[in-house]
Amino acid sequence: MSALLKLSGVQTYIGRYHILQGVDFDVPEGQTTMLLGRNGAGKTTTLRTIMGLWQARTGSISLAGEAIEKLATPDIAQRGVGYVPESMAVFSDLTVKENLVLAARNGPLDEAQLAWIFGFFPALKKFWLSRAGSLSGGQKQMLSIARAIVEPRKLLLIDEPTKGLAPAIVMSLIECLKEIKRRGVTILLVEQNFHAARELGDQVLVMDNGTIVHRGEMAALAADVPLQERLLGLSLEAHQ
Ligand SMILES: Nc1ncnc2c1ncn2[C@@H]1O[C@H](COP(=O)(O)OP(=O)(O)OP(=O)(O)O)[C@@H](O)[C@H]1O
Repeated sequence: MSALLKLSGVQTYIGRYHILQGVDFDVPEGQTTMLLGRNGAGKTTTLRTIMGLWQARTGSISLAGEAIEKLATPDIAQRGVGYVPESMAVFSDLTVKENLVLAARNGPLDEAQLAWIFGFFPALKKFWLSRAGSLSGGQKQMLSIARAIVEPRKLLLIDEPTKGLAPAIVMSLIECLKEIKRRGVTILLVEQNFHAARELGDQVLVMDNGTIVHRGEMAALAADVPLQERLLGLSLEAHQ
């Protein structure tokens, strides 16, 4: 399967801190790749570097074979990359509708875009004219993802979408993300919830200390408890 996204030797500094210390990986087209790792491993910095929010000092990043490491965020978005940051990207004082309209580059949403969004997130239809600030945490997360896919996307980068959500909401979010993948969107997903990672991931990358220390099939890592313990410090409770 061909790589939609490819990082080679990516090094990122934040101020004087050397955070990404040579990151190499491929994200295969049409699959969901999980980016796992302990706190502070460099997962968010990796997504932000792909989006051009931090500039890689060395190394290359390519999307469908085209170098993007020197592009600014809007240019990367224009090439079909959506980004859902860890702090949900919604405007609390605006309605659900206004949040989505603002996210659409080409003016008002047409019927096809509305059908596409409601197909994933039917709850948003019910709250269409409600202020985003009045939504629950799970509904806000869905709106945040909906904003990222309101335009057609090849690749979606999502940072810890299940963080702080109740188990039932996590389940429905997992179903939404599976549906997004079924519709042909490639996903790179940072996740701390191993259950969600196991449900969603085709491939897995594990980071530690600013580099990739493991890459492989998610199913293989899910079946190897000692490896999870070693790479992620997961205890048996994570599997219950
Ligand atoms: N703005 C910043 N200024 C200085 N250091 C930063 C900044 N942002 C991140 N870092 C540092 O970079 C390292 C990697 O952080 P990053 O947020 O990428 O890790 P992470 O794997 O996403 O962690 P978590 O799972 O806790 O979100 C950490 O040591 C962090 O303290």
